[in-house]
Amino acid sequence: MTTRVRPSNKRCAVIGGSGFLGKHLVEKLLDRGYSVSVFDIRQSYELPGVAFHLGDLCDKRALLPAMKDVSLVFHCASPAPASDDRGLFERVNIQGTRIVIQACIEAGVQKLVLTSSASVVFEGTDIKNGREDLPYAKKPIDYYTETKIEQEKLVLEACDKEKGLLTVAIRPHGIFGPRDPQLVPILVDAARRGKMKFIIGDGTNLVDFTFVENVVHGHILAAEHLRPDSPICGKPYHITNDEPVKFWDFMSDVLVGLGYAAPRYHLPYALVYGLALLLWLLALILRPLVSFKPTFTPMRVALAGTHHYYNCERAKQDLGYKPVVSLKDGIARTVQSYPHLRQGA
Ligand SMILES: NC(=O)C1=CN([C@@H]2O[C@H](COP(=O)(O)OP(=O)(O)OC[C@H]3O[C@@H](n4cnc5c(N)ncnc54)[C@H](OP(=O)(O)O)[C@@H]3O)[C@@H](O)[C@H]2O)C=CC1
Ligand SMILES: CC(C)=CCC[C@@H](C)[C@H]1CC[C@H]2C3=C(CC[C@]12C)[C@@]1(C)CCC(=O)C[C@@H]1CC3
Repeated sequence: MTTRVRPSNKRCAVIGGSGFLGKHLVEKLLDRGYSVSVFDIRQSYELPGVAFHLGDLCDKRALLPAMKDVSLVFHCASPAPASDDRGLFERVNIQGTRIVIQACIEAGVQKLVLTSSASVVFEGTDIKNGREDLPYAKKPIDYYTETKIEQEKLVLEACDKEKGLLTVAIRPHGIFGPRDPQLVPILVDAARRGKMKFIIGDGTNLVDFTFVENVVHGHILAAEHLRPDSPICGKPYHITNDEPVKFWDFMSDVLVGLGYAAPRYHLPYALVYGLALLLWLLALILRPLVSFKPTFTPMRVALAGTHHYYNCERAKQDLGYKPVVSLKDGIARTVQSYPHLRQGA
């Protein structure tokens, strides 16, 4: 007879735990007394109390050992949005998430917390104080977002009290903080190439940028509130800094903090969007002959020139969420953490 070990509710697995958000989440979970299995395609660090399992999440046999005796799984793995590889996004975010759900059921996991994205409702036009009940985007801005929508639906539909798997999705927006490999490095690269002189539009568009520790806090609150009788089962939750900021003020604060000049000259939004569209088409047509990746993609111009900020009242009410780090402190800590990206370094 085999005796099934009842998973301890302080044992969890983080799929994507080697990544930017994943590692911050792992560090906080350890602080809170959890023991953690990390499942990722790569190992980016070593920490006492963390067991690494390496593999592709599309491979259930590789995943299952990471879920052994685990009651709670965080799924925060995804290919980077910049890869723009439709096949890869579909394989990892859609088929892979189906496999993650099957593995959770087989391994007897009780709770699955997905890192989704607030962009699942964004179509490239203004969203002001958007709530979770906005419909999913019919025309998502890129393949990454298209597959994040399907991924979120799969995870929320898998919530089944009878089967014993409870699920919830966290929708962060514009995550930034120490060790982020995207936002600050892309910005500094653009500044070093002299491309950060211009403000797209009138510069008043408000956006959410969310400090990584607030996103981690939202995930852990969701996991700890996920019980069969709680209202959060099968629902998505916006997690933001709750301080929408002008996109260009945020960019300027980071640039000036790192010793670069803030953008000053305005360009009309429609003109830049049109140029970005032309460049994108040109890159598509010339792809068989030359490969180039424009800095100004239509998607980036839309992100830089429209309002996109979200209401996180539902997380406050159901999870007791409140940001733990203000935007000002988050920016200061982020800037300090990138000495190698400073002007002149
Ligand atoms: N950063 C942001 O602003 C936002 C992020 N999100 C979501 O948050 C989550 C975490 O994002 P972030 O930390 O920025 O991303 P990262 O790329 O830093 O982390 C993702 C991790 O998952 C790994 N991974 C990718 N594919 C697989 C696979 N097939 N099997 C196993 N592991 C895999 C990555 O490895 P490798 O690096 O080798 O690909 C990486 O270690 C993602 O789901 C993302 O969609 C949502 C909103 C905003
Ligand atoms: C809130 C949110 C979804 C943030 C996402 C982060 C990235 C999409 C941005 C990080 C750096 C940004 C950036 C631009 C667009 C959006 C980002 C990639 C530009 C390309 C916009 C046009 C410019 O003038 C240069 C910018 C460089 C930085």
